[in-house]
Amino acid sequence: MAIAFIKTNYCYISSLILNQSINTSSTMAMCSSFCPQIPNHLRSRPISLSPTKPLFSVSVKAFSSQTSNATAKADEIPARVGFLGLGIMGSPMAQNLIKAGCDVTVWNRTKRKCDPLISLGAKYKSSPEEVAASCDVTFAMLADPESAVDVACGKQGAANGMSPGKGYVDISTVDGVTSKLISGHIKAAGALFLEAPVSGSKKPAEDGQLIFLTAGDKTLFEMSGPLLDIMGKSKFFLGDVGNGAAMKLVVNMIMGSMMASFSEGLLLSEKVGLDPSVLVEVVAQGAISAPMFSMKGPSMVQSIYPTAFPLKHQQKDLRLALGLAETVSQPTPIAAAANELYKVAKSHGLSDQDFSAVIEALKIKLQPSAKE
Ligand SMILES: NC(=O)C1=CN([C@@H]2O[C@H](COP(=O)(O)OP(=O)(O)OC[C@H]3O[C@@H](n4cnc5c(N)ncnc54)[C@H](OP(=O)(O)O)[C@@H]3O)[C@@H](O)[C@H]2O)C=CC1
Ligand SMILES: O=CC(=O)O
Repeated sequence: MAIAFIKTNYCYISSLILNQSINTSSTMAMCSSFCPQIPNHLRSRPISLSPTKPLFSVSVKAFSSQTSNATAKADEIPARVGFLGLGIMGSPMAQNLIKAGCDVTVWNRTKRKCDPLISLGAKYKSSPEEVAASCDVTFAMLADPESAVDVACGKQGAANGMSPGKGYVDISTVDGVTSKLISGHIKAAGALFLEAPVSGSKKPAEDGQLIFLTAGDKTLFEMSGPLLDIMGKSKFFLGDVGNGAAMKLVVNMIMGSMMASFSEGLLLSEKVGLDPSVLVEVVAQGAISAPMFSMKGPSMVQSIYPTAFPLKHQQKDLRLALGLAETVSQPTPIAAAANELYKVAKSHGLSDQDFSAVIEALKIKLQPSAKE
């Protein structure tokens, strides 16, 4: 039996949900009659229940475990949601918002990537500025610092469409300096800013299981909480802008080094006559087991790298993490070595492969020197 508590500005409902096959429409009807603040689009649209994501878990997580003394504003679910950047991550994240009944407006540099979302019910605007102007909260999921700045602060950028009462949530993985720059532009327009990079790749994005590493305006964290809960399984509020970016870069610095080290192990095992598939199994059962090794190991053994996290982004994150370490004189020799390996992989045309393709950089025969 699951118990869902739904809170809006003026009312709480506790609804006993006896099993996963709850009658969605009757529960929504009950909520609608007690809770006039539930936006119309959330009342009227059918919302599918998944075994891992009960319908009201959003409200439970957002309002009971994470919210303390939030302002009244924080209890409102933003009615109109913008989404900028529909790549590997942005597309499934926006899709989950649409499927949950949100009123979503999308934009992407390459317009055709908007089409599948438009057919699911999303609206389309032809610039980040127009999306921001027509939405309460706008999310951005862009490749790197340059594109994140361009989309937020450039000509027809989102900042031009911002005004008091609106919020901008940047989910892209960037460095703290970039995040602060974007924050400055958004706040100059009187709007709120939250950085919210995510840990978790393509599959967690599809499954709504991302981990949000947020920092910035607490009010926007509270306001956007129900939306973050649709797209993710947990969210951390880490304080001032820059802390979310830093946390993400530290996590991905560790991840990039782990993958490089795993690659060396796979190749060494093979060279000494062991079966690398058995190594994957052994690793999975011991103290160094990691979902990443179990998921990617079998395909790495077959030299197949279906892209979930592009190698070019992993190298970007290592580069930014090394820059962060530099600011505090923290030695990071392992990450520095890993970064070099990803650079080699990039120079051999592997940028758009999954980052597990870094193993290929270790297979490249070095040019014999003139003496040999
Ligand atoms: N993939 C993953 O597993 C994860 C990725 N991340 C991070 O999330 C972000 C997005 O990653 P992901 O979705 O994988 O990346 P993709 O490369 O698939 O998508 C990048 C997005 O950025 C857009 N973009 C790139 N350059 C520009 C530009 N100059 N102007 C406007 N838009 C631009 C692309 O538009 P277009 O379609 O036109 O190219 C696309 O929408 C990155 O910062 C990445 O590090 C974080 C966690 C996991
Ligand atoms: O940034 C990548 C991830 O898997 O997290």
